[in-house]
Amino acid sequence: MMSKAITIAEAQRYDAHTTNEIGIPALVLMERAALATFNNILNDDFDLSRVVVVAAVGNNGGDGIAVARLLHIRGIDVEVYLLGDPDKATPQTQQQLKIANYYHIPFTTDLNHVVNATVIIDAIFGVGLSREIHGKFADAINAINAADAKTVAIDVPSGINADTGEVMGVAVVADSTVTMAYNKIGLLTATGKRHSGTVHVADIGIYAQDRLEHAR
Ligand SMILES: NC(=O)C1=CN([C@@H]2O[C@H](COP(=O)(O)OP(=O)(O)OC[C@H]3O[C@@H](n4cnc5c(N)ncnc54)[C@H](O)[C@@H]3O)[C@@H](O)[C@H]2O)[C@@H](O)CC1
Ligand SMILES: [K+]
Repeated sequence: MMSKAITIAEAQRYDAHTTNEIGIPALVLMERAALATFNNILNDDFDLSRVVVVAAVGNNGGDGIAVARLLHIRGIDVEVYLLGDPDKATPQTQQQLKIANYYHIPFTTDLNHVVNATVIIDAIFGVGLSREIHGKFADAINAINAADAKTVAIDVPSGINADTGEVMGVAVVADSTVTMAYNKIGLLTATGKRHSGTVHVADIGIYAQDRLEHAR
């Protein structure tokens, strides 16, 4: 299997090419990212009795809120712990919030629910992390790390700089990470590896070159 790791700039460039030049809508990519994460969670040997998705309002959060919806529809007990101002959410994440509202997916503001979860989905920051983490974002990451739960990070363990592997103040220590399209170079450093756990690279339809391969 080809293994390639990319930078944040490359991830952003390939994403933009796929949506702007090729024309695959961002919400389609988000749904594929969510389905890949959902399938990973179902296929792993997890206790799904209390799942909490910790999401911020960027597209990483949107991926997580979509995962919450897929789990909820499947009858799994899932709550969302939302960080940040929903009015500042990306258009895709606003749409995910609207869909979650339609399904009456429970939202919690109680960090104890994070600490007492059996599975935590980390959807706080992906490749958009741009500064040191403080305040309620840091509190949530500390709660995730204090929990006994299995933790699955979406794209990048939140707090890890996907280019350097550096901890931006505080970072999620995940059991596994479902990273989109390609691995990220920061996840290959010693610190990056320690925080990402087992890395699964998910094909969500984003490629460095337009991929045309015959099915085998
Ligand atoms: N763009 C695309 O085509 C796709 C993106 N996807 C997901 O989207 C992610 C990237 O989304 P975004 O670019 O929206 O970025 P993120 O969701 O990673 O984070 C950006 C948000 O976090 C805030 N932020 C950054 N550092 C912060 C800090 N230290 N404290 C508080 N807030 C902070 C930013 O202001 C912004 O609101 C990927 O990692 C992936 O999970 C997937 O949905 C697949 C497709
Ligand atoms: K994340």
